Amino acid sequence: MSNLSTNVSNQAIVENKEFSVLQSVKEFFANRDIKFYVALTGALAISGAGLYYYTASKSPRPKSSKKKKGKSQKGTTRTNVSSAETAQTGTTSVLSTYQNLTVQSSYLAAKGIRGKAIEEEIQYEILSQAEIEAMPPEQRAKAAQVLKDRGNDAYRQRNYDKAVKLYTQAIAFHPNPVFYSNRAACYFNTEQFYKTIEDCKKALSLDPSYVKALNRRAAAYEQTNQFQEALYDYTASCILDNFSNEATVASMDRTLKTIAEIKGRELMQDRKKRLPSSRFIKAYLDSYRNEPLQEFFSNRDDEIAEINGEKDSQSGLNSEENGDLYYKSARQKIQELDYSEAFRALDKAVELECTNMAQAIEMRGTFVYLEGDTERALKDFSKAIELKPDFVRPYIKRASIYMEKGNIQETWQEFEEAIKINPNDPDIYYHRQVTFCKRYLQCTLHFLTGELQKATEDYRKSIELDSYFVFGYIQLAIAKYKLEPPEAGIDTFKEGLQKFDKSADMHNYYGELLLDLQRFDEAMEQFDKAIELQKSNPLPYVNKALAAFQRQDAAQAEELCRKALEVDPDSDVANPAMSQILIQQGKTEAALKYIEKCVEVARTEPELVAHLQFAEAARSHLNFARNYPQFADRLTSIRAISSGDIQSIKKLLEQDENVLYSDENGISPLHVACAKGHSEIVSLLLEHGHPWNAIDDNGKTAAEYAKENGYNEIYQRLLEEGCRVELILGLLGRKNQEEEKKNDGKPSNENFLTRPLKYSEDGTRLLDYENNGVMMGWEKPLMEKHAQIICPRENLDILNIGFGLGLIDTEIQKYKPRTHTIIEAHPDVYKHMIAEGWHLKPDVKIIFGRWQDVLDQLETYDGIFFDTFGEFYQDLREFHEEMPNFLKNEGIYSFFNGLGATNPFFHDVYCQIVEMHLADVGLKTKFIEVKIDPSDDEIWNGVKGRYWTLDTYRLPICEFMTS
Ligand SMILES: C[S@@+](CC[C@H](N)C(=O)[O-])C[C@H]1O[C@@H](n2cnc3c(N)ncnc32)[C@H](O)[C@@H]1O
Repeated sequence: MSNLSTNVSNQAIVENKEFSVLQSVKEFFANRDIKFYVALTGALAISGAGLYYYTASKSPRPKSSKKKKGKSQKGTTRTNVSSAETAQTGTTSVLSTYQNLTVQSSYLAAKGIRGKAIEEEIQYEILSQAEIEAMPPEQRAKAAQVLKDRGNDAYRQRNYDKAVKLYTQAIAFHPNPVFYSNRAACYFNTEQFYKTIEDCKKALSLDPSYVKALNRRAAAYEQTNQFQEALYDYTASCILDNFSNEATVASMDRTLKTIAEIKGRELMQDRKKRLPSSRFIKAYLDSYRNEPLQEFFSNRDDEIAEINGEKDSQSGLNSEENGDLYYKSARQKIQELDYSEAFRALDKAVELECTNMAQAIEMRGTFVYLEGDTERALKDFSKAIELKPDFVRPYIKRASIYMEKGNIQETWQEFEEAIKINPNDPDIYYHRQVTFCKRYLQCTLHFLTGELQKATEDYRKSIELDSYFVFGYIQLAIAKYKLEPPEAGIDTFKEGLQKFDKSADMHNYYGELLLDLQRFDEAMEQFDKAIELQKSNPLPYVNKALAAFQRQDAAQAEELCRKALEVDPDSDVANPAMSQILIQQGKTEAALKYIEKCVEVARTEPELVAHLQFAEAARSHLNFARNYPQFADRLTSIRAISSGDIQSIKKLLEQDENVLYSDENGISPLHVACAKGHSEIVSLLLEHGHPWNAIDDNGKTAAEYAKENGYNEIYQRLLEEGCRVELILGLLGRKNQEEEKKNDGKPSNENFLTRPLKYSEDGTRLLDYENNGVMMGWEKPLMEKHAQIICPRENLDILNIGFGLGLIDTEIQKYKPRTHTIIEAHPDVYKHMIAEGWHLKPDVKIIFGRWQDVLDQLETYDGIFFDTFGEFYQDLREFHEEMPNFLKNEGIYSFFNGLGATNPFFHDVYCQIVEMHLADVGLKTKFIEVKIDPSDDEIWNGVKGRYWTLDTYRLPICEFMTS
């Protein structure tokens, strides 16, 4: 729940968080998910695609320090001391000790006792500093490693003193961040926090991105109440570790809250209470029906002027009259939106007493409440009720305060009381539902399920009782939009607009609904109308800004926020929006200025704490960027790609081509750019050699993300790139293959052809020696289609290459061919054909052998089908170069199109490539799409790997271009 709205619960629309775009800005601040905060300030990009965050995985990540250190020394072989080294030391004892060690380990080694066993025997602990220094570096490192391992053993046995000694000795041999960090762990466990910090500092001076040391130091800082330092360390650790350690993320969250709470408390103590922005107050006051100004007085403008001119002068007026005048002046100031003055006048009116004491106190209580002092406000509302028990409004206001306190029972009672007094007061129904709606939004759905439904009823009632209450319509429209199909909300807005065409609020919130539906142009129209009607309202500007930002126009978004801030510099919506927009562009420093403004204008402690948390998160990011510039670059790149900031990416690429990395989920910058539709960035990345065909851990290509999100141009661009690269590689591959052939002349599927095959008993499967599916029954409908294509009529000459299960051949037979030639290379398949009597069929001619070797036995055909197994695209291409010699002028050729069939994009690329290659030999290709669904696990049971994962088969039909 947004803290901002919790504290001004009655403000109708701003409350309606789920709906409001603005609310999303507020939620952004109120959101306690600090991981999100910090990631956002650092690197995270908000996107709908679910791909946001990638940091270095291509290069050694900081984590690897863990693996690198210590263990790498284990394999070091023993080096004999050179005579030069011994001579330099000049101390015999060193030499002798060291020689002893050497002899000792050589002896053990000679006995076949290696590794740890040897190392454990050696008494490194007994060496003096001078002796240590005399040792050759590798030997020292090895000794250090042994000592560290012993230290680890002691640590595991919780013998921390012994462990500290061993780590200290290890450090003496060879300082290493792990040793310091391990010793720090011992100090931490014995509550020597300052020593822990010192050791971690040493560890980090040797390896600044050593996550364990950062965490340890952070924990020690926390223990010694150095929260700011702890936060910086936890933040760095989280970013370096890609937020993978939940415990650290939780620690960062906790520290951030602690700091914000401490600071918030301090600030609140010194802070003078202040009213929210005038816009905010107006929205709040407007959510109650206006009372006529001249409730009790005739117009006495001259006297009011006097009071306004000489504010503290009491002379010449009796106290009651003065009180009345102040009260009236307050009403006027409210009309003029001069709320501070109105508040002051109300205070005076209450102090001097006036005829309308109940109203004056109630109104003063309202300002007290708006300042954030709910306890004092409650007192004023209660006093107003005491003075005028049939006064409905203070009941409603008291109810909303009770709701803020979570006291549902009392809240409900207050509304009930109000209804008893005046069942026809529309304010009651309206605010009751705003209040309970809020509660509903605060709670999990099952708690107050149905409240929203009740809300619509109350809004309706509120409108019935006062059909000129604009917020009633707005809220009703919103409730309908949430509960019913979107059109219901739209219709209510349209209906409301007929009545309230001049209401800026109506246009603004209707615009928000349209924006929520992504109907940008219509939304913009409504926002413009709202601005035209009420230039002093920052909300439509901010809405326009958010819409512009959604459409990647950050500059316009910033400009619009600036306008909103001109209108209301303290705006509790424009300031957060501006900071969010800046942060998402990586302008954290600039954003901080606006976050600080939010801190400055926050009126209540929870609100303040929420802003402070965000400010602290931003600061800790800036701190990280300063301390880890190399990582900061990467973070910038993430943000830049996500937000489409091409200039920053260009700059980064100029500095370092390898600055853009895939994350640990395999999501590459290209994936992100495609998902977000940044076509220029896609081109830039491709130009810089980013692989077009990278797949993430879900097996998805960047192009698929582009397609899913409707960026068809980008998809085409990648398709072209894929074809271009594959054609080049194809040429290169071909050359290599030719070279290879010259050398050994072996077929590409030699393994397959020389090893046994298995036919399933029911004849629906043919598997190779590794259980790869050579041919499977689910392909039958496809083979039927292929047969139909290559046999347009009876009595034709047909050629099929690759018998497999004989599915297509069985089908071809049905078209009564004049001749039916089958080439088959595998002996097992050939045997199977004979066993099945294919050689006895009068029109059938079997040619046993590889197609490559039997071309001279072929004639010309009306229909040709090609479907072999275990060959490469180069083989298919070679066949395509030969095939036109055997296809009659009017003939039709087709082939099994399993090219790239494990990924839709690769499939597309290969379909294009094959089409081009066929065109090279004078054939035009048409693909017809056939729906297939071999997704049933049963189909693939016992088969190694699914060779088909697509839902559509693109069946190729090739004919001579001239035909
Ligand atoms: C996928 S199956 C064909 C399935 C067939 N279309 C059907 O309807 O059952 C591939 C067949 O091609 C054969 N084959 C593989 N390489 C060959 C080659 N170079 N020449 C001829 N046949 C080959 C295999 O032995 C296998 O029988």
